[in-house]
Amino acid sequence: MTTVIELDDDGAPGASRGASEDGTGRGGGEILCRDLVRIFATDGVEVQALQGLNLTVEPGEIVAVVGASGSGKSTLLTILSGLDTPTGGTATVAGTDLLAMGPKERVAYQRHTVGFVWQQTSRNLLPYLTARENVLLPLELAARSRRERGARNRRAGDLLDLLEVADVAGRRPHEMSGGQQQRVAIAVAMANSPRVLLADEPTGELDEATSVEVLEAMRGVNRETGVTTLVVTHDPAVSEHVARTVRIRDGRTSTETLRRTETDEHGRARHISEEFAVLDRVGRLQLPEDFMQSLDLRDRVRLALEEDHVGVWPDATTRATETASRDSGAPGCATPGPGREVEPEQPAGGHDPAGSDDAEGSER
Ligand SMILES: Nc1ncnc2c1ncn2[C@@H]1O[C@H](COP(=O)(O)OP(=O)(O)OP(=O)(O)O)[C@@H](O)[C@H]1O
Repeated sequence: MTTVIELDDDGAPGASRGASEDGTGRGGGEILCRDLVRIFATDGVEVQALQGLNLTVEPGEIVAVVGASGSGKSTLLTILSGLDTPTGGTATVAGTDLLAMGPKERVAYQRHTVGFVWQQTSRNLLPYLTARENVLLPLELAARSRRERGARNRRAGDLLDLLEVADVAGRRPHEMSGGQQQRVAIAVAMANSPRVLLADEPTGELDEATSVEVLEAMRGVNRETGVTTLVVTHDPAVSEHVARTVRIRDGRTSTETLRRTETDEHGRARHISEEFAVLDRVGRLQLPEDFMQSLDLRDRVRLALEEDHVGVWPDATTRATETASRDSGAPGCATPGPGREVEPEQPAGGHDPAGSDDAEGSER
């Protein structure tokens, strides 16, 4: 794995699309979150679900959002879908400021600007309507579109074709497989041609093979229509199939993985995967957990600014104190004096991006 910590300024070394644009507010992303905070207060206890999250998704991009349970993924999606309001920060989707929406704008936003697919099929489709009727419903509710009945029928038919579920157009949800239901759900979400498609664990109730099919259907819709797509998932089969995966940790974006395919000199396709740490506007970043574990990085680390990189080392003074305390049984008795020189150990991450043969990325 190659890791490059990107700087936050325009034109900074190593800047590229992705992590570097987070938190800067530049780039005019279709989804733009800056310092997003969401605090829940229940029974006098406050939970900070989002703690200054920065995210930029460009028009037409498809991005997977991953993270441990409780990291804030669903909170983010609920805010982006207009169902919840953040406590602080800014969130703009397709030019709509989500903190400034009134009730009418909120309804219009949910009807026309964003489409959603939820994990539970029961939340996506009405059980007493057929697949075709489910797709027709948002078209009929959207007063603004005022399509003729014929045009609405054609639109529903085209979407069911695009999602390859035209053969189940006349069936109700309980007469379809889980994968078919989710593909119809994508057709419903796309009915009013939203600019942004949001999906929360859309493959959570499906087996692996069906998950890949549903993801492929989403990628197909993204390619055909250019709809900006954000998919929250636990499923590595989903996140590894998109060009960009954003990881959320403790309510903040921590790392991003960018994937691309290159053809080598022998005409063979190589899959390149690069992981980036996300640096926010004030210079905070989260080191990947496996880096911290492998070098036992905790509490504090030593930093060194080099010509073209920053080195991070375990704090040898803390380790020396701990070892001496353990050996003598007296806490802190062997603390080295201030300014004591400590030989740096191996740099965190174990590599120097600029000097590495693999600076371009790692092959999967
Ligand atoms: N309505 C709420 N009231 C109080 N706390 C909440 C509420 N919604 C979410 N939280 C808390 O906010 C944090 C983030 O929750 P969230 O559901 O966004 O996580 P997640 O990453 O989607 O988790 P999972 O993968 O398990 O769905 C958790 O600690 C959760 O308990």
